Amino acid sequence: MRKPIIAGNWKMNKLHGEAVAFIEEVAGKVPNAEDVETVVCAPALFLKDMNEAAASSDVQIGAQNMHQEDSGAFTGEISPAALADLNIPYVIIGHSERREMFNETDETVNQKVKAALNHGLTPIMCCGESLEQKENDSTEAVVREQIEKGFAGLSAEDAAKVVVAYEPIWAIGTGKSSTAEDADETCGSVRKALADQYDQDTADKVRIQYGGSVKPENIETYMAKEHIDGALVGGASLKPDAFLELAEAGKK
Ligand SMILES: O=C(CO)COP(=O)(O)O
Repeated sequence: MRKPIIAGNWKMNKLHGEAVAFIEEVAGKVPNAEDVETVVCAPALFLKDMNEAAASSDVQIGAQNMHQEDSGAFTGEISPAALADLNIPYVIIGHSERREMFNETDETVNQKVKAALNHGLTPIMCCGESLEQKENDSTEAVVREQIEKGFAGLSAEDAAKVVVAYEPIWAIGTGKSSTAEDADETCGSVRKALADQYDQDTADKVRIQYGGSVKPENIETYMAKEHIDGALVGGASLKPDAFLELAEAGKK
């Protein structure tokens, strides 16, 4: 049985005080981590204080990106070692906004996934097709290639630790969510790609989230699906009440 995981991706929103106050507000209210994992992925500047506010509660903290190297001349970047040093458990890797706006490729995503695992961080590796690719009926091929390249060189043991977030680009921040049926079909394709790359047992261990205009009103339709183990939520994760509703609905 895969444990559901609901993660908020705040993107470039909130100020430090708001971020810490959010965690203080939800810390005692999120569901038991035995039933569903809840994660808030926030701007790097806030992570240390948010992690302290989350200590001994069931909410966990994640970064939204990191560099693949441990240290070096990479102005403005944050290392996996620095995140691990702060005991940050999760990191989003290869979000479509980073692929589109910050030149991330399947190769850098692969290096970052490996670096995260080497430092004991759990990567939430994003994949998903553009509107044009969807209209060309190439969703499955696009996602398969992202998975194959993103997981290249990972052992089965490491692969099983990765969380995959399937986020169709056309559904992000647009209010146009994928139907639960389509999302499940593509999450099933992700699992099939992993079964082909590894084996069914490994593929069955990987948790796959759907992301793209998920909100309290529609999350249950996704969670009811076979291959969907959680959600990666942008806009609707910014308010404590909505986040708590999403977390509750995450219990399968
Ligand atoms: O990009 C997303 C999460 O990573 C999805 O964002 P929205 O939930 O705002 O569509």
